[in-house]
Amino acid sequence: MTRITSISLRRVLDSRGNPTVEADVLTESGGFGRGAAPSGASTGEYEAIELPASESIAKSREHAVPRLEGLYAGDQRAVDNALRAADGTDDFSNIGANSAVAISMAAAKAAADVLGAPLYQHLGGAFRGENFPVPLGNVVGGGEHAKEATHIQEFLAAPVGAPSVSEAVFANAAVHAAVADVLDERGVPAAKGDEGAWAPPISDAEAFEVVDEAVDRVESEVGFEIRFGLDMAAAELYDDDAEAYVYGDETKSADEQIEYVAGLVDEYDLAYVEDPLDENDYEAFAELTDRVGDRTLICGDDLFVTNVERLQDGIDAGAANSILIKPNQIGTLSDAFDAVELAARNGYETVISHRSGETEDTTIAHLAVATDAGYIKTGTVGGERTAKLNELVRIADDAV
Ligand SMILES: C=C(OP(=O)(O)O)C(=O)O
Ligand SMILES: [Mg+2]
Repeated sequence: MTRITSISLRRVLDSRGNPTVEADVLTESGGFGRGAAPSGASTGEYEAIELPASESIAKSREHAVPRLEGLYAGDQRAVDNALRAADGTDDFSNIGANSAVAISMAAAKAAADVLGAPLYQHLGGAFRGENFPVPLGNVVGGGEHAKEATHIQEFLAAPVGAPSVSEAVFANAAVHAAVADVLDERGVPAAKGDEGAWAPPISDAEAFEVVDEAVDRVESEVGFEIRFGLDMAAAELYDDDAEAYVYGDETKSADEQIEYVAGLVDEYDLAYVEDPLDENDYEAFAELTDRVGDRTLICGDDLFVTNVERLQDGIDAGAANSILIKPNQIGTLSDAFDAVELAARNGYETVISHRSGETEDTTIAHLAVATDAGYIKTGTVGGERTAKLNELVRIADDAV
């Protein structure tokens, strides 16, 4: 293992055109790693804090970089502990989780470079690389990712029967194209939202019909099972004062929301439902999981924020059966691994995820293979999304 000799930080563009942090890590033997922080729009209340990129960079240069130089790049825990010590808070509000995660990922890549191993193997060990996650592909979206579109944030194709990750990735792209055809046949114009999903000005009810139809068409073309799922991002729909979920002019109580989602799971045979309820309502999550958790994944994103304490609370309450893992929600790869391990020990499925604001960084593709995750959510089309999907295809082809 070689020591870190320098860390450079800079502002680069994310996919929304906002500044984000990119980190380069160099080691004494010439190992090089680069990582870039993504950025959320429908962020959970309990996420680690993202600072403005310039501020995060300035603070990290002052407090974190001097602690990190001289550490072994491959000792990920030491690197991530140093980031935490440099920050001194629980939520990275001092140096910013954006710089922290960029440095954490860059150090891992520098270590992999020194070893001459693919990143997934450095992170996951010699026996990883046989199993691949099912990609959940966002094909219709609204909420915080596209105004004037659906209330539900994401409708996600789930090619659960695909014989290979490559066929799964292409199936999702085909569903995305089929959605465009179905919308066109209905005379609905559609722009794209932040993640490249179609963002049509239609009701949620019509979006279910459109996605169902598109999935059916592609399923019969490819000959393997494709289902679909949702990210309801319900914390964004929940109005604390009204104590209700707000869908335009309509509202639903927590009980009505549970009833609604349980009905959708059965009507559309949903494979996956993320954040169906507010991020503070473990009890309602538990009730829904009790009702439908035997036939679909109930996944906590804003609920758990990749945080082992919140996940442990959820496990104790029976609140879900899967967790979304977003490294920038918690700030380091070590913390993200801890959440994956706690989930796995308790029979929770793991879903490694992008953010709505992304870069060309491909770390999450490697993280999904390294952790043997069942699923990855990283969009369907658009360069910052296909960067990860194509990396999965390359990993499967032994071409990384
Ligand atoms: C990817 C998501 O959106 P964001 O990055 O805006 O939180 C999500 O909610 O799962
Ligand atoms: Mg989500």
